[in-house]
Amino acid sequence: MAFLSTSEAFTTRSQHACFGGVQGFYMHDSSAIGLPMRFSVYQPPQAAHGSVPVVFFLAGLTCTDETFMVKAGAQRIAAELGLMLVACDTSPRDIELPGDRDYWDFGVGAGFYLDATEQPWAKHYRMGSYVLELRELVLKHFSAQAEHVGIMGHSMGGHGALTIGLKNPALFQSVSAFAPIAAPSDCPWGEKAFSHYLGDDRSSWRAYDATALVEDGQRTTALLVDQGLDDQFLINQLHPARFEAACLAAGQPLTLRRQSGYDHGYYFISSFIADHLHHHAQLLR
Ligand SMILES: N[C@@H](CCC(=O)N[C@@H](CS)C(=O)NCC(=O)O)C(=O)O
Repeated sequence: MAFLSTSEAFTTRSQHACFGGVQGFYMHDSSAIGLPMRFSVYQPPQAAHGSVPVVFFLAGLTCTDETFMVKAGAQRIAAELGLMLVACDTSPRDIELPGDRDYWDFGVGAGFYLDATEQPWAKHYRMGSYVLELRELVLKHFSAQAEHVGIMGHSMGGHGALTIGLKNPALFQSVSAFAPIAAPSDCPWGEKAFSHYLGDDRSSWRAYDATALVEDGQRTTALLVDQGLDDQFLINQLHPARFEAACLAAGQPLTLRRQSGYDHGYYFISSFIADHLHHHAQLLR
């Protein structure tokens, strides 16, 4: 492997040759979180010869920095397109807070890509700032192009990708999502997370709600969203039609594809990951 990554900024957990590139798993001390955090990077073969565009993936509830790299089948296409892929964890893990392991949809594995303001979460549950910190780290220590950065995600991570993308169009030039929690202020997952992390004042939730952000004037590049129609969470949790209506009313370009027969899991993601990576490669070119 010609371009193993080592740096004082992070420690290497493991690196593996993969489609001519390198799949790596790393750990670093995060200043945003105040704890060690794990992340993973796929470097395509082209990164051995110069810097390449990079796409961040934010995973969903119960996932880790490894889930996407193991299950989505993204590396073969990323190697063809010359895209670097980065995945972060879904919450802090190196601390125990009261109640942080009582539910699979709140606390550990469920950081919701926001900066908590309520106790006991406010000190470490700062995944919104963390994504931007990891972006900086990757741009500094890997062969990635600062002006060609995309963001995508699944479910809770789709919510993260849409909200972070909408709020930071200068930092992320391409955005897409699989089955995003598209109106979290109005679904059980979002209401549980936001009331605990952000408090009861719903006006503070709008900064972390993709539909509300579009209603409030945030804009980004043309969006691609895929949604499986046999998704077990579609009716109660995801609300893509509300996001679609907000984008239509606001003139925010969105391609929302309703995929017949697909559920919420990684077989859905692996079926359409090529389309998403092509979407990013086209916008980042
Ligand atoms: N643990 C939950 C499911 C959680 C879940 O579906 N998580 C999604 C993200 S929201 C996921 O991608 N899980 C990991 C996987 O499918 O490998 C359950 O038992 O119903």
